[in-house]
This record gives sequence, C-alpha cells and structure tokens, in this order.
Amino acid sequence: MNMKRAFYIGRFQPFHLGHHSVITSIAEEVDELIIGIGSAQKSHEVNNPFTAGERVMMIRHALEDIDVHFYALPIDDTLQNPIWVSYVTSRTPPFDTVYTNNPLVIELFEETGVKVKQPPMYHRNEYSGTEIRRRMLEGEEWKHLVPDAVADVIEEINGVRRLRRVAGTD
Ligand SMILES: Nc1ncnc2c1ncn2[C@@H]1O[C@H](COP(=O)(O)OP(=O)(O)OP(=O)(O)O)[C@@H](O)[C@H]1O
Ligand SMILES: NC(=O)c1ccc[n+]([C@@H]2O[C@H](COP(=O)(O)O)[C@@H](O)[C@H]2O)c1
Repeated sequence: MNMKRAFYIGRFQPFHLGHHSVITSIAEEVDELIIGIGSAQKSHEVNNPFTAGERVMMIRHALEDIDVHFYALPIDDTLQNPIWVSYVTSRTPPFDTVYTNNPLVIELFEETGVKVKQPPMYHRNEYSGTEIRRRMLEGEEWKHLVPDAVADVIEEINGVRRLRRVAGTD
C-alpha cells in the first residue's frame, strides 16, 4: 500500500469556508488527509474560543460531503519550536506533504526536509477566523462564512455567548 498522505494544520477557531475550499482542492491530490487541530490545549479565549473536541465536531460534520479519508487530530502546542515537528509526527499517521501558509510552520517543516505546499487563499478578507470572531462579537452576520454544519455546532454549544463572555462583552 503506497498511499499519498498529506498534513494540513490550523487552529480552526472556527472551521470556515476558506478551510473547506482548501481541503476540497487537497482532496483531489491525495488519498488521505491528516487535519491537525493546532493549539489543541487552548479554548475559552477571545482568539481561541472553541475546545479541541468542539473543533473535531465542526470538521467531522463539515466534511461529510468530501470524498477523502481524513483524520482530524488535536495537536497541543510545544514550548520549544524545534521539537514541534517531531511532536506532530509522533501523533499522526506518516505523511509526505504539508499544506500551510503559516511562515513558522513552513520554516519548521522545510528544515526537516518535508515538502511544503502553500494553498491559494479564498476570499481571505471574509473567510478568516479573526473576521468571523469579530462579527460574532459585534453581533454581525457570520453564518454565511462557515459550513452550515459548523453554524449548527456553534449553536449547539452556545459558542457566540461563550465568546462574548470570555471577551467581557456580555
Ligand atoms: N480564506 C482562506 N483561504 C485559504 N486558506 C486559508 C484561508 N483562511 C485560512 N487559511 C489557511 O488555513 C490554515 C489554517 O488557518 P487558521 O485555522 O489559522 O484560520 P484563520 O482564518 O487564519 O484563523 P485566525 O484568523 O483565527 O488566525 C492556514 O494555513 C491559513 O493560512
Ligand atoms: N511550538 C509550537 O507549538 C508550534 C510551532 C508552530 C506551529 N504551531 C501551531 O500550529 C498551528 C498553525 O496554525 P495556523 O496556521 O492556523 O496558525 C497553530 O495552532 C500553532 O500554534 C505550534
């Protein structure tokens, strides 16, 4: 069995339609995709409101329509950057390509000889976790920027109320 397996890492706070578009394109190039849920230990913060388990739920439901085997795996941060790549690979199935636009992630993987591809950005001004959290806080429309399944998860966990509470605006 010689599978083409790739790794895509993000915080997914929340998982949005930009992530969905990237994964749809990656799915055409690989047999299996490992989705790393970064900063897994963080939640209940203005920039990281959702738990790792809630982000697993978002991804699981949002990707029901996608034709690729995927693993959504929470990955905690490490205190030291130089050990992060070996920590990641100790927690994931083997992969040969990383998809990311994060400069630190690019640097750390390239230093260890792993091939990195940078996916194109989709409507980055709106499809952005930062913009979606801002809209939630300001009471603006945000549901059209995420898959319907993600809006349902956020409603189920009362995510907007939590974000406002941790931001001290509710
Ligand atoms: N609109 C988009 N189109 C394509 N790729 C995106 C888009 N938004 C984010 N990405 C990429 O997805 C990966 C994971 O991103 P992340 O989960 O941090 O989302 P984000 O929208 O950048 O979140 P935040 O604004 O909270 O930092 C990163 O490589 C990021 O560059
Ligand atoms: N030392 C570390 O723990 C380390 C290093 C590089 C990236 N990361 C994580 O990888 C993820 C990258 O995702 P983004 O592209 O969404 O920023 C983040 O969760 C970030 O914390 C962690």
